[in-house]
Amino acid sequence: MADVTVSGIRPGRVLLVGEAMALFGACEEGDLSEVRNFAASTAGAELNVAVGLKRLGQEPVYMTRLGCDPFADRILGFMRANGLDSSLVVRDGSRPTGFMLKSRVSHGDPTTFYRRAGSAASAISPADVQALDWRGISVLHLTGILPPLSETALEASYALVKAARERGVFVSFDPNLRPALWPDADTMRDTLRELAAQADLVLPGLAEGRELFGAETPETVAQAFLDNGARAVVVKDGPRGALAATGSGSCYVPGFVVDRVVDTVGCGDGFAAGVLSALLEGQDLASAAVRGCALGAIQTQHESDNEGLPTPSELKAFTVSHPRAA
Ligand SMILES: O=C(O)C(=O)C[C@H](O)[C@H](O)CO
Repeated sequence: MADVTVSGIRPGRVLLVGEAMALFGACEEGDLSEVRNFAASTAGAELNVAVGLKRLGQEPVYMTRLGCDPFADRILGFMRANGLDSSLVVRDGSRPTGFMLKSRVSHGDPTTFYRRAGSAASAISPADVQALDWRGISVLHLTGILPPLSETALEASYALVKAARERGVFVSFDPNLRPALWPDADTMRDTLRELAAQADLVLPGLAEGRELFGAETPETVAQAFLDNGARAVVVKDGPRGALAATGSGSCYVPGFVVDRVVDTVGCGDGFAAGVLSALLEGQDLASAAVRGCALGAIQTQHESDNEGLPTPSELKAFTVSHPRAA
């Protein structure tokens, strides 16, 4: 097997900063404007990754800003229920907590609608980064959702990467494209390419590679991110699997076969939690990619963005009972 070892990741805690939202998932299929019943839960890419890490035995550090409203109380209750420390959650009574709607579909990706402009999380700023205590943190996991939330959130994203690199903290980056949050496609592409260039590890999907670099295959997407400056890349290739690549080689790992996909939202976050937890346990990048595929596949079996994320025994039960893609 090609050498796909990633160096520079020390044991320690993963820092995540981002927006948590109330999520209303449609209970029946149909246009969001016509659905009558919604089930409430909690969303947010960085929070999803934090939950995934926690369930697998890691101690993530999660920072966000919430309003003083029932959505915020729901999110805090969810964090408590999942054993996540909320001491870095700042309450801001002058701004609302964001929320989103998600449609129910029997195939393809659900439609999402966001109400998050001017939210408490959009006020995340470099001052929040300055206030962070980096002791014990060995990984920063950043997504492409924080930067477009506001000017201050964009500055905070750059400040996070800078602070991490100055401290020798491993930087993991998931492009997580949210075109609706950006002023235009060029700004989105330029900013995300710049942030990805500073990452030790990038976790793009195939479509994100196409959007950011015009690359079409897992191999060309991985090469584009490596040429752009990343030290390692794991390209998510949907149910087929993932390609783990560094400057010294690459390895394609097949995904897990599931009977029926229920909901694709949150799979990428599960994937990130799988990869990072495995790397923190000392596994190589290819084995970490296999765990990423497993968590991604498990997430497709659940409507919630994070409730299906497995404990170690649930993960083991899944991997031994599901065949791998050909
Ligand atoms: O944070 C967002 O933009 C969301 O869409 C919330 C979701 O839980 C998350 O992103 C899924 O990856």
